[in-house]
Amino acid sequence: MSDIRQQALDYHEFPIPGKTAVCLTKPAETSHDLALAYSPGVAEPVREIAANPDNAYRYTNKGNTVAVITNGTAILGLGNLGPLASKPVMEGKALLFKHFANIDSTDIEITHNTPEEFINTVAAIADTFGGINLEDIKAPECFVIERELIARCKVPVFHDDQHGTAIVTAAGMINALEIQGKLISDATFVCMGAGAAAIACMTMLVKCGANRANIYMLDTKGVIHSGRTDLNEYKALFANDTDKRTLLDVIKGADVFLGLSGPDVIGAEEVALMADKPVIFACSNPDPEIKPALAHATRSDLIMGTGRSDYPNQVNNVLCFPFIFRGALDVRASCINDEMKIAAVHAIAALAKEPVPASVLKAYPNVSSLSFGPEYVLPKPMDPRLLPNVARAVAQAAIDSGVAAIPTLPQYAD
Ligand SMILES: O=C([O-])CC(=O)C(=O)O
Ligand SMILES: [Mg+2]
Repeated sequence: MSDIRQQALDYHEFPIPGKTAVCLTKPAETSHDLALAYSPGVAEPVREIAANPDNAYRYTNKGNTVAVITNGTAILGLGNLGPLASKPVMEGKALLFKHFANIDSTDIEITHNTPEEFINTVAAIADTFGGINLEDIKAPECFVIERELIARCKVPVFHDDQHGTAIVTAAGMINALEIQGKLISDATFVCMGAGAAAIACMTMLVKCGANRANIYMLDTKGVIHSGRTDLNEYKALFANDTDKRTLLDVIKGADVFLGLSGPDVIGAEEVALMADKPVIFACSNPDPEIKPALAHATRSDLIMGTGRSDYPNQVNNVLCFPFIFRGALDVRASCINDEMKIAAVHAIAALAKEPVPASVLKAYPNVSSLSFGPEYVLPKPMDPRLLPNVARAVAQAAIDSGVAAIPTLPQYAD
């Protein structure tokens, strides 16, 4: 572990600090180049955009640029460590946008006092970008922040920790339950955590067929039930009409444990109590709710996923956010709606059932084969087919649902 610590610090420090930089897409060698890039030539696109704002997509980098914006109040599973400390994560998201979907991305860390201040700041700069990816903003403020920004911004606004996580979780869950021979409509879910990702995941699973009465969500005070008077409006959506109160009460016979909380919150005792053929997605980053080795040592009939890249079944929003934005930008969608999100769920889930190309296997030297099954319920982030498959499905859904300004599907190289 200390080895990875030093490697990670060195990776970030050398050869130059940080993970991203700006590169130029036009020549700037001669005085003529400068006359075009800057004064006087630059005045021409200025006039064009002033006359018609859509020309910003034609003459600037707007259409391929996504801002990754945070206040650092819920950094991974590490907590509220402030805007500046979140910068490595936001640069990391920018790296992933660029590497996986060729989207140029800028990280923006905002210091603010009230949610209104944050909303006003983002709304004031939103026109600069083709899309806004909100990241690592704690609940419940993230809900009102996203809602207000969707209403005020002309470009898609997407809170990755809610919807990116929910889309990938739903895709993996649909596949894992299928492998375990269970119907999503019959499955009993225990969701540990009641923050942004938890509420979004369970909302998405309900849209994909889960039965709300079979969902037990827990916060730091235990089971969220209809007798509680301390629930915000978002948690209240998942108040179960039950007399079960504790994790032990609800884990008994549960088909699914979904962890979106913090490290090591369940142990062998809880895992042993789950139904036959359970599914455990322990998604707290970087340290899961239960270590895979412990879960597997406890029973052999489970399917296990985590948020990490160093175990099988990585349930991580990286499988979604680069590609959902690629599809949204390509047809200049005005928002990322439910139709687009559900199209992404099914495109990601379907890809896990396809034979895996050799190029993907090469990126994972420790695995000899990958095929649909308990150790492979989701495609790998390195899978080059994610880009065409997910972006195409999302772009098509945007067109079909009437939110695309460009009504034709781009050519995606398979
Ligand atoms: O960055 C990751 O690995 C996933 C994520 O968004 C988070 O945990 O907040
Ligand atoms: Mg995040």
